[in-house]
Amino acid sequence: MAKIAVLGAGSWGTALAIVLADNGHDVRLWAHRQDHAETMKETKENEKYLKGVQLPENIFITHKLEDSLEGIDYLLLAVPTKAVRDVCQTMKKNLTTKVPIIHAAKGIEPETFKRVSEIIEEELPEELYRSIVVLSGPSHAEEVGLRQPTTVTVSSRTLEVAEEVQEIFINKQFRVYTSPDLVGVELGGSLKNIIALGAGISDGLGYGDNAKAALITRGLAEVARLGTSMGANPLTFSGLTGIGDLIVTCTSSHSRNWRAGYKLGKGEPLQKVLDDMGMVVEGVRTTKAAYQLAEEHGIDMPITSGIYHILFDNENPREIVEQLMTRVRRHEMEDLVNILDQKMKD
Ligand SMILES: NC(=O)C1=CN([C@@H]2O[C@H](COP(=O)(O)OP(=O)(O)OC[C@H]3O[C@@H](n4cnc5c(N)ncnc54)[C@H](OP(=O)(O)O)[C@@H]3O)[C@@H](O)[C@H]2O)C=CC1
Ligand SMILES: O=C(CO)COP(=O)(O)O
Repeated sequence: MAKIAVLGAGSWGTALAIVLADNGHDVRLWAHRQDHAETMKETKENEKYLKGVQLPENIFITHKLEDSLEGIDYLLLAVPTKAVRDVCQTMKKNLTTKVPIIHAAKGIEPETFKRVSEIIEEELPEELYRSIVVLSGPSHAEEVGLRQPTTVTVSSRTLEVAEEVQEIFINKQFRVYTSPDLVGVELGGSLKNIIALGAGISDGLGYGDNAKAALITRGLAEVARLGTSMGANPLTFSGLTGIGDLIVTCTSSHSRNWRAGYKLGKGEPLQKVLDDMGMVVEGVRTTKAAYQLAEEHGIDMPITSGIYHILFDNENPREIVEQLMTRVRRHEMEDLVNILDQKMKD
């Protein structure tokens, strides 16, 4: 059995710590706030982030980073994207063994457009870790905590390490696949949050299932367009970390991105929505990153662009929907038509 540090005691860090503990591993869950760690120890529950789920005995809870990292075989980073740089900086001096770093964050940094594995690479010297692995897929912490059937994908530049990570997580409720497409797996999980905000807005406005299906389908098209231009394999977007995660996030009230969108659709201002949530809504920062990336590279992302204007320019969501519906008419498979046209010319 392995000794595994889980850094970040929010909903996802806690749910994944439970999966690892169920598999018999020695789990060290690190919360950066002492009071949070103490309360979890006392109540044997993470009341703030994963209410109603008892923490197994073999999860050691600490607020001391050095205690969580001592003698570990694997490190799981489960903090929001915004905190990844900070946590890497802090843990640098406490990493004594060279272990795989698994990350489970779903975001892109707005200022640099970096994916989380790139941020880790930038912050940690290569000699401090063995390989970086991303874990992503349709997986709400609330359901994972209740041991409900869930599937995810892990990806790393080294297949062997991805398979090791598959092995430590997999159990009969938590099925883990591997993928060689690190870029696609990271981007699918990050960009779907933008579309989930849109699905929530649409529901908040009172629109129905037709609009939701349109958002998911056309959303996937633009997510794949941007992702492919950033080096992802287009096929990855038809898998768990693409359409799979898009479906679960756009259709579930567990999703913080969907819930934030819903409130925006009901007319609440962004800052109030974020303050009331008390948990991370990754899609807001990722919308900024994707919008800027699309502008820079001339990639057509009308839904992302509309959501950007609702979030940051206070534009009226109903008017944005009208603009989307009255765009210039086009082929559904425009990219495919362009490829076929090109082939005919060749
Ligand atoms: N929840 C889910 O179902 C899933 C989430 N994810 C992804 O996992 C990542 C983490 O999300 P999630 O756990 O849901 O977020 P939550 O909002 O539930 O929790 C975030 C946790 O990170 C802690 N944190 C914030 N800043 C820092 C910091 N600088 N140093 C250390 N800890 C910090 C918070 O502590 P405190 O509040 O005490 O400051 C809190 O415990 C996100 O990228 C999310 O997209 C992926 C799949 C599923
Ligand atoms: O990524 C998730 C499920 O796969 C969680 O989504 P939210 O961050 O919107 O809650």
